Amino acid sequence: MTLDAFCRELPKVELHAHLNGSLSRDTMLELKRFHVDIGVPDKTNAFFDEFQIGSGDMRKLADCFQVFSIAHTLTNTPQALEMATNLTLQEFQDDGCCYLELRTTPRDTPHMTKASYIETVIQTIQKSSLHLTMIARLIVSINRSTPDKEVEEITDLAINCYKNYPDVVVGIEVSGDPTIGCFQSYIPALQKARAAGLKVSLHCGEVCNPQEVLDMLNFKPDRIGHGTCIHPRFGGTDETWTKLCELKIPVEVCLTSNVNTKSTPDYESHHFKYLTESEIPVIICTDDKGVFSTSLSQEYRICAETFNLSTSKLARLALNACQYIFADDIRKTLNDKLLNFINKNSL
Ligand SMILES: CNc1ncnc2c1ncn2[C@@H]1O[C@H](COP(=O)(O)O)[C@@H](O)[C@H]1O
Ligand SMILES: [Zn+2]
Repeated sequence: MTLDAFCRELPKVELHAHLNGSLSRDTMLELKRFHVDIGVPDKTNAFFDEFQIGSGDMRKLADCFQVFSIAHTLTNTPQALEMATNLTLQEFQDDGCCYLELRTTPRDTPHMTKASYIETVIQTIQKSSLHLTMIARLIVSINRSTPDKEVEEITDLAINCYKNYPDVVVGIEVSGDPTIGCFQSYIPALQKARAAGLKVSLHCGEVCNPQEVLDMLNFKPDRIGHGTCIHPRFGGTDETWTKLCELKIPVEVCLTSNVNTKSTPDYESHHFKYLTESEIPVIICTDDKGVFSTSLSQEYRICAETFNLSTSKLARLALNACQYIFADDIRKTLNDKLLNFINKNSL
């Protein structure tokens, strides 16, 4: 079996995927057709080339945040959002994903409130269990450019949804342009969410900001995203790195995202190797598979090729990821699934 085929066949766990960044070319075309059908003016000509920054002309992280508005124009009605969620779930399953924690930022549109936005995604995930074998859960995102008052509103919404749909909503996370906002201001909201039972993930160290990295690590999130600028070689300090090594907070590693946004110079020098050498748990994830034209199986393959990992090691990465999922009730099922695969293939 080729490495490519192995990576697709391996049952994988995706823990860091933003809904609107995950829309594939096919999904966007489908949504575009749907928008024309329902008479929404099509302002997204050439939308796709703009959206996908994966190949050729790579841009910086700062440019990346502008492209999400393209996806947002295509998911601004409940019907389109449902379609986008359904198609994206199906794509993750088709790529061999057996468990997905999808994340998205509730937003008001001319056709939806934040509450109806999040209800739509939740109900679509709930219904997906009828036709998908992949298990999906939801993490509610807070965007760093959200005003303080709305941060409170989104947190309360997340807590409410967690109470009403404990079978779907599992966590809360902070993402968005890391140069905007200040982590300290989100702490009261995150503490409230954590006290209510939600797990917390933070985009941490996507840009160089050692004080914020320390504040985030001291909050002891259940997982962090990226963790790029924590090692001194990438703009962290001895203190930030020592702290992460002490706490061993699992890191959602997004190789292609980091390389394409130039947060990391190239795959070879990615901090994946520093994390694994220091026995910090890593989970291979996609971040925005649409924007970066990637897939979870492709991220596993790139990881294997770059760091010379055997198929047995790859399978163990997928197995370890089960330990860090937010849905405690699913862990054993997933673990057994991965162990079965490992035994069946004598890995
Ligand atoms: C590339 N690295 C990244 N760093 C930080 N935040 C990111 C991100 N990629 C995506 N997002 C966050 O996800 C939103 C889009 O999905 P949703 O509308 O929530 O489904 C973006 O607006 C941004 O807030
Ligand atoms: Zn992200």
